[in-house]
Amino acid sequence: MNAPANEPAAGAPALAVSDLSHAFGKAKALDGVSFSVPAGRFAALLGQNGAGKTTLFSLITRLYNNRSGSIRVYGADVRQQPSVALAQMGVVFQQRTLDLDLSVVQNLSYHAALHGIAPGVARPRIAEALARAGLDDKARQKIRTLSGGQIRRVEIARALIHRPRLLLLDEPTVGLDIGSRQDILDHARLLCREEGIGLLWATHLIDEIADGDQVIILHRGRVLADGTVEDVVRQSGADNLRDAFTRMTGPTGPRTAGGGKP
Ligand SMILES: Nc1ncnc2c1ncn2[C@@H]1O[C@H](COP(=O)(O)OP(=O)(O)OP(=O)(O)O)[C@@H](O)[C@H]1O
Repeated sequence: MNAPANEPAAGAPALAVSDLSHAFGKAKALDGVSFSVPAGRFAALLGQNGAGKTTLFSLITRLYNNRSGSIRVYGADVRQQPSVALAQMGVVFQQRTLDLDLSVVQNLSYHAALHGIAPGVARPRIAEALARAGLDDKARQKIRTLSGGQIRRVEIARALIHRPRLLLLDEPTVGLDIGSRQDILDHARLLCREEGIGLLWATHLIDEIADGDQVIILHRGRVLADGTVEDVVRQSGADNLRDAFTRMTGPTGPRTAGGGKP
């Protein structure tokens, strides 16, 4: 059922993807993908390189137009109600997109202005977002003076300025050391727990997924499993998620944080 023109539907999942396919020429990148992420849930989209994770993100965020299936954000279809759906969505893309020569605050203010948020409203929101990200003391620093982990935290803070209730992160820990990766993961899980945000975390690193998380295994454009880690492991008959993933996808994956094979 569609939501009224300007409001997301109450009680609908944060994200509902149904029978979504996408091809580049004759090559199918996504093939009948369906899953949903409830509000307040940390959901990991686990897949090897080329599984289709970025293509899926591009469709959800409308960089690409979905020609088949449907994508709903709190009930709002991204094709039929794009402004309602996009207003609920914050995104951290795989490629960094901050202006390196602007300060942290300038980057966040620019994003707020793009979303039509008045400066008087944006200022306290930015201060709050930076405090939550542990970056208040970096507010006036140029982005290029920050560490990789701090830059990622600024990107997450930026993605939250317009108060979205669905957060999408495409391999956000690429290039970060173990401590920074864990900080970002902890921060993301806190946002789900305390703010009720539904979160989709794309990764090829199995050790970023914890017991209790929802995991969606994407392989060659298809969803091979979707459920809690415990359910997916049990259904596969394996001992742990790493083995379950290998059974489903073959001996080439998954990767560990150090880039090695299991
Ligand atoms: N613009 C494009 N043109 C043609 N083929 C593409 C394009 N983008 C992606 N593909 C192909 O679609 C498939 C899925 O790619 P995608 O980038 O979505 O995977 P991914 O899971 O995000 O991988 P990675 O972890 O390497 O980013 C791959 O076979 C890829 O080569």
